[in-house]
Amino acid sequence: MSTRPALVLTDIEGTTSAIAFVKDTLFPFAEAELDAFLAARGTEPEVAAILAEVPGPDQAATLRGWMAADAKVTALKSLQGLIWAAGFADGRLRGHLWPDVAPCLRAWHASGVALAVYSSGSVGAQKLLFGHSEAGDLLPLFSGFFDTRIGAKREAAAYASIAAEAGHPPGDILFLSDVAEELDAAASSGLMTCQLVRPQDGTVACGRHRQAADFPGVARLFKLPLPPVTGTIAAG
Ligand SMILES: CSCCC(=O)C(=O)COP(=O)(O)O
Ligand SMILES: [Mg+2]
Repeated sequence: MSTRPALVLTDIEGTTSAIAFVKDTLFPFAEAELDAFLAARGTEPEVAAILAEVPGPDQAATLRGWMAADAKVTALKSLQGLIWAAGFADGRLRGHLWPDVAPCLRAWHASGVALAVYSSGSVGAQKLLFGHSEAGDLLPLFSGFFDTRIGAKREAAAYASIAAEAGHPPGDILFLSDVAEELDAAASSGLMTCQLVRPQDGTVACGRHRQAADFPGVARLFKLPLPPVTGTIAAG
């Protein structure tokens, strides 16, 4: 039987949000806006610092190559976050969340469980998605945001660093992800793990970790509260 975590650390793509939203909405948005963004803002210090990490005589081509390969390169992820910012600000983008996610996050936060995000998406992008989500502004629920600047998601050391920075023993942290290799790495550092196997995303259960089809399923496995039942009671 699992113990109740003090901190729930969640992945985004395939865990809180549809893989299709990231691949078919967010990534094409950044690709379409890339040239105009570089022309307009390429010399700004923040953007220039990111571009200094992008090799090649044709940096736009390098970035497009990384995009096509879905490479989890920190420079690309930082740039995508900056490009998405305009779309989230003017309403062209809104952060997708599976409908079961926000009610559980609210219930867990209300019960005193700390919440944090660990995604390949930049911290800036994570805040955009949860701040402009389909369920409203969820940023106040989270006490930590981590991206690949702390380490790659398939390396155990990243999870040890997150635990140290978050101030919780690894054994008190539950990591949620759809990707088996990320869960393997987290378990190697002593975190509790649960694979989100969402049929809508076509995720395949790896069999090496506890698994749930949604966040209420996670709650049942790890003694976390379930959200209050809403709806009307039919008159008798
Ligand atoms: C707004 S977060 C964008 C997600 C993203 O860029 C990505 O690569 C997804 O990675 P994850 O680690 O969340 O699976
Ligand atoms: Mg994922």
